[in-house]
Amino acid sequence: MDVIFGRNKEEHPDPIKAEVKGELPSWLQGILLRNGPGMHTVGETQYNHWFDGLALVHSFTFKNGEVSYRSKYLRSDTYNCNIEANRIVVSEFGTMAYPDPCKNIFAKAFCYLSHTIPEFTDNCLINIMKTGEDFYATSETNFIRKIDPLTLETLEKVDYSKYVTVNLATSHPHYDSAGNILNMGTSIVDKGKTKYVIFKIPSSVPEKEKKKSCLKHLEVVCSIPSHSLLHPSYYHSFGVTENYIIFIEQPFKLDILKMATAYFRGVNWASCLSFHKEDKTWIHLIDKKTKKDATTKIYTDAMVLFHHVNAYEEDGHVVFDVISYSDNSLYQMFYLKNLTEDLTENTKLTSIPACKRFVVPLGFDKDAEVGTNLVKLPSTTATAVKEKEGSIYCQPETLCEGIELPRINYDYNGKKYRYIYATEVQWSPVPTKIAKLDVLTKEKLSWEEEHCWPAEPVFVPRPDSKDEDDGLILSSIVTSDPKKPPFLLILDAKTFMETARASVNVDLHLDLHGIFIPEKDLNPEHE
Ligand SMILES: CC1=C(/C=C/C(C)=C/C=C/C(C)=C/C=O)C(C)(C)CCC1
Ligand SMILES: [Fe+2]
Repeated sequence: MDVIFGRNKEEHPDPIKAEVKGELPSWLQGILLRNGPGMHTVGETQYNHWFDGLALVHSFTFKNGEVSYRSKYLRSDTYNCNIEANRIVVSEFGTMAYPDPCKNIFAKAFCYLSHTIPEFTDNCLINIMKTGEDFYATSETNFIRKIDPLTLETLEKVDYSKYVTVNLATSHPHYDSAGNILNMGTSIVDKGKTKYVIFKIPSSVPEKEKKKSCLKHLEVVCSIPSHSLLHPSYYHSFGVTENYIIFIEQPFKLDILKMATAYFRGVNWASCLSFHKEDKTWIHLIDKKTKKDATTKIYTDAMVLFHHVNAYEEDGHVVFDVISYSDNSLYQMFYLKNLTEDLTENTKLTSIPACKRFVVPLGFDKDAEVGTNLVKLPSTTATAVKEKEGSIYCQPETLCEGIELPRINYDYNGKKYRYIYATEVQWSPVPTKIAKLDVLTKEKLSWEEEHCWPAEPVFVPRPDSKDEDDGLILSSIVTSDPKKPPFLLILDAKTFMETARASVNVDLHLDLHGIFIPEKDLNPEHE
């Protein structure tokens, strides 16, 4: 198992032609660009957690029925400092490291309480974000790194905090149909306040500023005060509908005082995060027009969630689907010491990922009696009960268990939708199947093959498609049998039958997230 999770992967910056079996449709032209950890050992030092690994960006390029593969380590300051020192000198989520005394890029890592927040890593290993014609590797700190989507070369380091006061930001932004970005981040103890800030990055810049980055035109939409100054919630994504932004303030929280002293105490960032199972999970519904949060207090039981699947409005309700857990065992499971020998023994999740549907009424009869279920949608068993002080207590409907890394046809983002594509996981971190869930009928189609570990499935719509599931699913498959080369799997999203596969003889890494860039979106200047 060590081989798959913790072993350093080689980069392949020059394109490698894949061997294609099956027929690739001629309209599939573009790049599947993905990100994830590829190196967990530097010199004699090792990261503790799988989420700490140095970002290895990789791509599958589809051109005229052929597929080629490339990969390249993100040349972040973190990567460069580590490689130069031949040891880990920059702290990551699960590993506290001590800077090389000769180098001072990260020397600020021991700021004092007055500026509580340390200089974070720019090892952007989680996702890829598109702003206008630019592409960035992203993580959850204030840094993102521009990359060239064709050569995978690392370009400038961008500090979100130069444009908006945030110390952290999600790596799951939303895009509207024009490509404008909506994202959110946390501003910690700034001017005596801790808040969640929602911001917009336009998809284009005024003509006269053509060479400038869209980030320069970032605008704050609104902010939501944190329930607690020193314990803001951790969040990995958020939801949007046509008129609302959904932010879940979960009782999985950062402890700012612990973070401020972590460096001196020699403990990692992960130890500054804790799940308060006795607390509530607050549901914030922000009206995009008024930029105000709902006046009613809306909550559900304690839970931990990373991924929102989708959300929409229906007959005066906001419906949102998430993958949630009943504790934070997911983060625990990804410690490399647990991912080595007996994987199934060490990595039993104490809570299984469950796809849950929440429904919140938008307007309701103010005279409704306490105890009334305010959800009037016949299609769901989710409830929202009016309570004594006028607050609303929500209980979800479970749509399905054992799925993670959800994706949808993005044309349906924020709209009523029917299909979720995801990896299937049971009680261990190893995904063994790709699933398609019909949220209407709860029927599930799946793809699996012996020794195959699929990555997050990405949906690519067929041009001019009418049906939501008319398109292809792309998923890179790592194999646990050394005799079987890894491949990119292409499934017909409707039937879940294999359309083609493109095998590459490389040591493919397990990754996290990515995007498909249709050829028309690739800047011709890059070509
Ligand atoms: C370095 C660092 C962080 C990194 C978090 C990471 C890297 C999270 C990855 C999460 C994933 C991949 C979840 C998948 O579902 C924090 C905690 C934001 C804050 C402190 C500094
Ligand atoms: Fe994620």
